[in-house]
Amino acid sequence: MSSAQEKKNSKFGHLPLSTSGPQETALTGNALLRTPYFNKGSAFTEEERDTFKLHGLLPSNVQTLEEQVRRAYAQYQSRQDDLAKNTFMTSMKEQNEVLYYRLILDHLKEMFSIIYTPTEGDAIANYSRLFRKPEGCYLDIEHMDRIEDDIDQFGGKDDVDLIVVSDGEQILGIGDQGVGAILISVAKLAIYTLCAGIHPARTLPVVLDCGTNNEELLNDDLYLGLRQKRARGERYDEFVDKFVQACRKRYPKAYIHFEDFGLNNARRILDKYTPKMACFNDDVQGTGAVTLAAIMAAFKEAKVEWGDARFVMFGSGTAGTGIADQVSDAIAQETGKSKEEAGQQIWCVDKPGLLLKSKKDELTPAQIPYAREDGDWDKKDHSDLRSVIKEVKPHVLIGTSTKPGAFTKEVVQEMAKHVDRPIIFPLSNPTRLHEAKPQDLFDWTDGKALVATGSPFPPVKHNGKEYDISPISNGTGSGLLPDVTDVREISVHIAKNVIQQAVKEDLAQEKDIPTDDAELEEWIREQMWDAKYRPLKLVEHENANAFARGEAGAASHQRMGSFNWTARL
Ligand SMILES: NC(=O)c1ccc[n+]([C@@H]2O[C@H](COP(=O)([O-])OP(=O)(O)OC[C@H]3O[C@@H](n4cnc5c(N)ncnc54)[C@H](O)[C@@H]3O)[C@@H](O)[C@H]2O)c1
Ligand SMILES: O=C(O)C[C@H](O)C(=O)O
Ligand SMILES: [Mn+2]
Repeated sequence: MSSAQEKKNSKFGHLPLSTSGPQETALTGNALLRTPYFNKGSAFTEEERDTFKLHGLLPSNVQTLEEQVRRAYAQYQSRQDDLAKNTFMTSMKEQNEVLYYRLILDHLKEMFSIIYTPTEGDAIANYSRLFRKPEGCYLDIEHMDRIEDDIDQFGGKDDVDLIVVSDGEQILGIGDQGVGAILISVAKLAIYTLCAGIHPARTLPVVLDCGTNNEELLNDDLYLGLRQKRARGERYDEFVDKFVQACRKRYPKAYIHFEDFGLNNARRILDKYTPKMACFNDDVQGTGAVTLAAIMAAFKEAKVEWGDARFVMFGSGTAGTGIADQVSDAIAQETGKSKEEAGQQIWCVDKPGLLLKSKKDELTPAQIPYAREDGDWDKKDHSDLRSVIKEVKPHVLIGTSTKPGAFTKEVVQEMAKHVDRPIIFPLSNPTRLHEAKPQDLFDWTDGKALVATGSPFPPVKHNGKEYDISPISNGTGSGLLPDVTDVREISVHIAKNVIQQAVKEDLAQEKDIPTDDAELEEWIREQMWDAKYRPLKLVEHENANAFARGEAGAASHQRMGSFNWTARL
């Protein structure tokens, strides 16, 4: 969209990410139908069928988006199992992006677990078997020197706002999935579009294929990634750095989201790049932020004060220490304690039991601040979770261990002996790896537990009543967290607060940001991409014919014809 177009369509004048107004394309006929960002299928109007030479390529009846959603939903429902539904949705996305997002937005609660955890985990584990069409950017460590060229196909320097990248080493709780990790980047970006209105054609999913240590994949003839052991050390760091520098050069405004890196790399990479650029690790920071929000909600219900609260983290890896850091920040902020003092309210447990200072050499840098003095535990058993719970008497127990069933009846009832409302969050994904099932937590505590989970669970029943369980993952929620159906308005609210804080700290890069609350909200809403058809405008281009035949340089890529791409033509 040209900036003149943006101006005309926005009451606020120039908006950098305006999503309103006609979309320009040079594509016609089959090339247009095969471009998911523009394709409207049976919803192309008569005028568009004239302009874009679509007569003869479509049945004559013109349908509405609502009618298309009805048909697509019936097709979706007819799929036998969750993985088949996930595959159906993937092919829907390859055909018609607006319809894909509209269908999900209209059935958000039902479809979240299909397009995301837990079913997306199965799709990733079966990536090389289910593969039909590539999506996103595949970079491999054997070809580091062409990274810049490889990522150059996705638009001009102002065309990409958000990059999600994974090296596939710790996908959800299912470990090393090699090149299949591209699907976690794709799924996270779909969540950004659904929940926050991030423009789908301004995002870039990436996998960094560094090999895999997953023997099953290495022995699978159909495996699509590099068939070699994972690279480590300097070579790995060089690969990540080349990728980051290439992104900075080609898409200087893009924000990089790191996802599902392994324990020894996730925090290290985040710490390395945070001072230099806009980046984020979801497992460290996203998990920390959403878990903290659920803890705040639970504290209100349980009437726990920050100054007295005690926390046990079970599984102190990337997510566990990420949560611990945000919790200690919150304690420090609420009580005026130093961060070190605040950390004393958190007990971290991992495979060998409670983290102790004497084992410093075996701890990760992120675990060290939480290691306890050995002397304090000389006479107390700290080798298993139940013993630690007995001594610490925590208000909050969080599981990010990937150890299913670790929160046993004994552990939970020990906790319930010491606090009125045990706050228990089994967060390990996918569902089968959860440390406990919500229904058990209710049954074992006579309905007193306050529960949030990593993947969605059905409501639990207690004394004839039903209680929703909050899934703690990006943007989803009910029970302790707001309902997922309200997620876009919540995003507006969060964006408003972030913008206002940026303005206060003199960090805002945009000028003319509305100062009035309601105007600012409207300004944000206007920039959120919504799943609706926009008018299409044919633009002339000398390469249009070659483009339509798939001969133009970038046309080999599936993102061809997105509004970014045509803007480059
Ligand atoms: N719900 C969410 O929002 C969310 C977000 C991020 C991660 N997670 C889940 O958390 C889990 C961990 O992810 P991660 O990225 O932190 O992985 P990670 O590998 O970085 O950390 C896992 C930690 O658990 C420890 N652990 C393994 N087995 C254990 C056992 N038997 N007892 C105690 N500790 C044990 C490991 O030593 C490691 O320190 C995954 O299942 C992931 O899906 C959930
Ligand atoms: O945050 C989530 O929704 C999932 C998480 O990133 C995970 O790795 O399990
Ligand atoms: Mn993750």
